[in-house]
Amino acid sequence: MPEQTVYKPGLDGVVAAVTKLSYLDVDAEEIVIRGYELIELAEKTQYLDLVQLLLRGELPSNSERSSLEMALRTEYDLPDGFFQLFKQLPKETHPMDALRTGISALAGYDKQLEARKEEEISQTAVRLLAKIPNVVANSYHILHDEPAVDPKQELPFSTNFLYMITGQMPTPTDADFFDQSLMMYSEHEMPNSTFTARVIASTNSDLYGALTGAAASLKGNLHGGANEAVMHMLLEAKTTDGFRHLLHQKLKNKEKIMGFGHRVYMKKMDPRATLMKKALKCLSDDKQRGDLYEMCEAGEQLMKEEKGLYPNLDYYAAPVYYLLGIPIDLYTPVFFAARTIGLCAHVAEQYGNNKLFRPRVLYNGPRGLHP
Ligand SMILES: CC(=O)SCCNC(=O)CCNC(=O)[C@H](O)C(C)(C)COP(=O)(O)OP(=O)(O)OC[C@H]1O[C@@H](n2cnc3c(N)ncnc32)[C@H](O)[C@@H]1OP(=O)(O)O
Ligand SMILES: O=C([O-])CC(=O)C(=O)O
Repeated sequence: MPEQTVYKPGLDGVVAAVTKLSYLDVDAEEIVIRGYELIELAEKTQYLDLVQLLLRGELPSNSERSSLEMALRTEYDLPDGFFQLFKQLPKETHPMDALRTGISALAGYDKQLEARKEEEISQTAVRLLAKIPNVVANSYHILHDEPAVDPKQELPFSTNFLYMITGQMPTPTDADFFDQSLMMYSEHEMPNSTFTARVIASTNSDLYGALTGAAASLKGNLHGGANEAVMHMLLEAKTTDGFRHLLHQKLKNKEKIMGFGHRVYMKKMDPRATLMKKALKCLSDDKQRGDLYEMCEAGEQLMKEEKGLYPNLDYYAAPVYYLLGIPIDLYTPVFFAARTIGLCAHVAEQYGNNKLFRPRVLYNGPRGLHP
């Protein structure tokens, strides 16, 4: 290998792409999405505005938003007989694996599978964005021997998604906080799953393959799987004192505490976690679950004092999803559904300016052996 070769374990700090999509400016505490700041977007706009921004490069006018909403509604349904796939899976299948399988299976139905141009990828992205919530909600229902919940065309996108998950019509407040959580999860520069999708796309493979790989990446508890792990921890602890005790125990055993730390934010609070903390405060007041908010705050405080670590988005999204009545096994699939738009935008960008990813190694095995 040439002498100037740099090896960074985990590609820590390595730049892997040039992008117009998003950037984490840690010093300014800003998550930049095509020039806008994510938290401000979440306070002033809705998930579908962000979808249009990522997909088309600009925030939509009212008529563009309506057109997008219509385009999504006509694509909510899954192909005839699609649920058979989930009926054949073992009941123990994690919904994230069912989702990964579902995305892969949808490829066979897409007439534009070979599309690589931006406009065609945008159309495929709309189809995926519309269908993935249906896959998430109904793979779960089928695996749990529950009746499937048909999408309601007349509902706004995120209200319909939450409705399909719970089978209950969400209150406007719940629907708003769910929409905001989808915005928080929509796009985040170059996490492992986005890198995975870009690596797959760089071989000229299709969007479904890129997203299938990204789903496998996102499942891991060092990434998207952490939101489920956080909720299990909170439920195991039961009370604020119990949570403090559990965290102390885990730290003593040198375990990683799910929902804390981040490769890019490192020792700063994830701005998305701050917004979800506010959402949790409102929801816990609304649902008389101040105890849950208190537990989370105590955990945040303890981790700051003991480890100098701060919450990432998953830490506060988990209790928000709990209060919205979302089954814990669906927290990571919901994260993926929200991230679908970011992933599609990255894949489109990769196709538009492609260079095959093919790094090298520092070989430290033996040489000169003979059979
Ligand atoms: C929306 C998302 O996907 S955000 C990520 C969600 N993932 C989690 O919440 C899982 C828990 N967090 C972690 O495991 C890590 O913070 C990661 C994987 C997110 C980032 O990790 P990296 O940048 O690779 O840092 P790394 O894991 O090497 O940690 C650096 C140091 O901080 C410690 N540390 C980091 N996160 C944690 C944590 N959550 N709990 C305890 N210690 C931690 C490590 O033990 C390590 O300490 P050491 O140097 O004494 O060995
Ligand atoms: O950026 C990361 O590495 C992980 C993350 O927070 C995300 O994907 O939202």
